[in-house]
Amino acid sequence: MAEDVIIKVRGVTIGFGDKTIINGLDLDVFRGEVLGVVGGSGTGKSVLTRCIIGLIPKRAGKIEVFGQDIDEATGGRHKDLERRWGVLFQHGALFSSLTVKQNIQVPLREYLKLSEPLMDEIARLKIALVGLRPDAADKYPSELSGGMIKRAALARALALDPDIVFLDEPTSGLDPIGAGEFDTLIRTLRDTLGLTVYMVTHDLDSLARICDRIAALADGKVIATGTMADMLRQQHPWLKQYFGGERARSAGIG
Ligand SMILES: Nc1ncnc2c1ncn2[C@@H]1O[C@H](COP(=O)(O)OP(=O)(O)OP(=O)(O)O)[C@@H](O)[C@H]1O
Repeated sequence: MAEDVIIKVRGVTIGFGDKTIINGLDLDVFRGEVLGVVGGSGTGKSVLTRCIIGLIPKRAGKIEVFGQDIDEATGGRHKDLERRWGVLFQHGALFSSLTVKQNIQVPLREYLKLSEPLMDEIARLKIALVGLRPDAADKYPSELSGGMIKRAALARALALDPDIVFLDEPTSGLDPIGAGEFDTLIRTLRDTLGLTVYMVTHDLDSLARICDRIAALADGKVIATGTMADMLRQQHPWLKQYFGGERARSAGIG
């Protein structure tokens, strides 16, 4: 059966000043998959993610999300697209002056007009969905552990019931147990909500544990896509080093 492509990136080039970071990159994201995006530090994983969600411009190429060319989706149509994705930025990035409940309600206030009791009910549901205790609702980010911050940020990313979530290094800064629990949560949400997950990660355990497919970035392009087994067969030096190194062996890969 043909895969349903919900993000289609073709020939995309992104740069800053005289530096080209992404250079003619192609990538497909399939509905319902957990896609792991890997690459060395500074290869442009975050830049590409931000470009897909319209936060930074591209110099060339085309990006379609849910069949819509993002350059043609201006104004209200872009807002409609934005409602269909949730984003968990690196380091969680909650608003420190807002409680967890208020953080989750930020996208609700931005995109919908709902009564306060309904917004409270949605926040309560999202808090439960990500495995936080109900009393987390009124806590500020400074009162939360790293793992709780990630969960709260995920709850905010899920506020609008998105089709796809973009996660930028969701397990960075978590201890191995916390990272494992977060991976399980992501997988469970994918299975129960039918989410598509686009996850930038350096975490080999996460890649092995929950990703259906991996896309590897190097030299401004996607140099390989496929399963972990496909990655292990690749001959590109970075891939050989990354997936065949000591850390990979200790993660039980290779
Ligand atoms: N707004 C910007 N202006 C200028 N250069 C930028 C900007 N944003 C990112 N860059 C540069 O683009 C390159 C890619 O950055 P990016 O954050 O996407 O890397 P990454 O692959 O996500 O790295 P890491 O794995 O370390 O998070 C880096 O050299 C970075 O300095």
